[in-house]
Formats: sequence, structure tokens, C-alpha cells
Amino acid sequence: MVDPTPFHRNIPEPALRRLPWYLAYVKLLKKQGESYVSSTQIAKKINVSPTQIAKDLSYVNISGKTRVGYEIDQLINVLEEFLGFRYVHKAVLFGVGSLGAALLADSGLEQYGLKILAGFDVKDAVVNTMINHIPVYHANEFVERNTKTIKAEIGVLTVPADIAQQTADFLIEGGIRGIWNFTPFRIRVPEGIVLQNTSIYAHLAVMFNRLKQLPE
Ligand SMILES: NC(=O)c1ccc[n+]([C@@H]2O[C@H](COP(=O)([O-])OP(=O)(O)OC[C@H]3O[C@@H](n4cnc5c(N)ncnc54)[C@H](O)[C@@H]3O)[C@@H](O)[C@H]2O)c1
Repeated sequence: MVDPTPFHRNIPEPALRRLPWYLAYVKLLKKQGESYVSSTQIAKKINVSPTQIAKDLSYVNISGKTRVGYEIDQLINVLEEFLGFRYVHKAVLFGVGSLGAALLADSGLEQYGLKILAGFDVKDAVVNTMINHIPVYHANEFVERNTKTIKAEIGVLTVPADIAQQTADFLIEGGIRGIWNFTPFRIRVPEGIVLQNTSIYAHLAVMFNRLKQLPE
């Protein structure tokens, strides 16, 4: 199915990464009963200049009103739409170990548009169990299940690093077009497949480095 959200506009990645921060903040303001927000107000909270915010928001289809700023409900709508959080992206997860099981248990992902429909593993202890109402099947069943019934386009990869590449190849064989790779292995994918690497450890290294630079 073609994603109906207007992703294709050429937004630079740093701007794209900042938009979820604005969204989280304006959602908080909505909860507090506010109706309008200015880029200066967002700037104060997020530590990004008002000019940058206005520029970032120029990529999404919204314009602010002089003096009052952006209408909060409208801003939430267009940001969620633009970021793809409104559209349900069907996913499967490979490797239901400690990280994989935690991701299956996290209902937050669905709020951000990622619906994991099944987990796959090879371990007897997890195969044919349910985690957070999500079934876990044997990895051997993946191609058939995905092509016939699940039809997921995203594969979340949480297997041991030494089988990351072969598992990624297998996911692609089963119809996966985007891989969210949590393993530390730099997997390769053919053209036409989206790869997103994510590591909490990389952020940890940045934090350690900044801590070292603090004055005694
Ligand atoms: N990106 C991050 O921030 C981050 C954080 C923690 C762990 N990790 C990485 O995530 C991966 C999983 O870590 P973990 O601690 O959950 O490990 P784990 O050993 O608890 O889980 C791995 C799971 O993969 C399963 N598995 C093995 N072969 C398989 C196959 N062929 N098909 C399907 N499943 C298979 C195992 O049975 C196991 O359940 C590792 O690569 C680890 O380095 C990344």
C-alpha cells in the first residue's frame, strides 16, 4: 500500500529529527489548555532558535498568524501527518530476546505509527507464545506468513549481531522494504530498501564524552 503522507518533500534530516520534539512540546501545551503557540515560545523550551523553528515548520504545510503564532490543534495534526505517525506502518520483529521482547511490550511504538504484528524467533521458550497480545512464530514461518497474511513492510532487527546480515537478507526475501536495525552490525541492503540503524549505546558514548568535558 502506498503511504499517503507527504514524506517526499526534501526536508533535511536534522530538521526532520527536530520535528518530533516540537510535536511533543505542543502536545504538552494542548494538555495544559493552550490554543496557540509561537515559534519564540517553542524556541525557549527546545533550545533551538525561533528562526530555525520557523524554517523547520516551513517544510510542513502550516503557517502561523502574526502575534498569536500557530494554532496548536492544527500544528499537531500537520506534524503527525507529516512525520507519518498517523499512518499505520505494519512491522514484524526478528529476535525476541531481551531487547526484542521489550520492544514488543512497548505500546508507545504504535502511537508513533509502528504496529508490530508478529515476532519471530528460533527459541522454543518464546515460539508460539504471545507478548503484549503479539504472537511469536518460528523464524522458518516468516516468508509464508508475511507474504500471505501479515504483509508487513518494516522489519525490526534485534537478533545477535553475527546473524544480522543473513537475517536482513531473509527479511527482504519475505517482502520487507525497511529495516530498523538495532544490532551493532553494519548490514548492507540493496537499492530500494530503507535501512535505519539505531543504537542507545551511541548516545551513551556522546553523553560520556560530554561529561568528560565538564569543568571539574
Ligand atoms: N541498538 C541498541 O541500542 C541495542 C541495545 C541492546 C541490544 N542491542 C543488540 O540487539 C540484539 C539483541 O540483543 P539482546 O540483548 O536482546 O539479545 P538476546 O540474546 O536476548 O536476543 C536475541 C534473540 O534472537 C534470537 N535469534 C537467534 N537466532 C535467530 C534467528 N535466526 N531468527 C530469529 N531470531 C533469532 C534468539 O533466540 C534470542 O531470543 C543484539 O544484536 C544486541 O547487540 C542493541
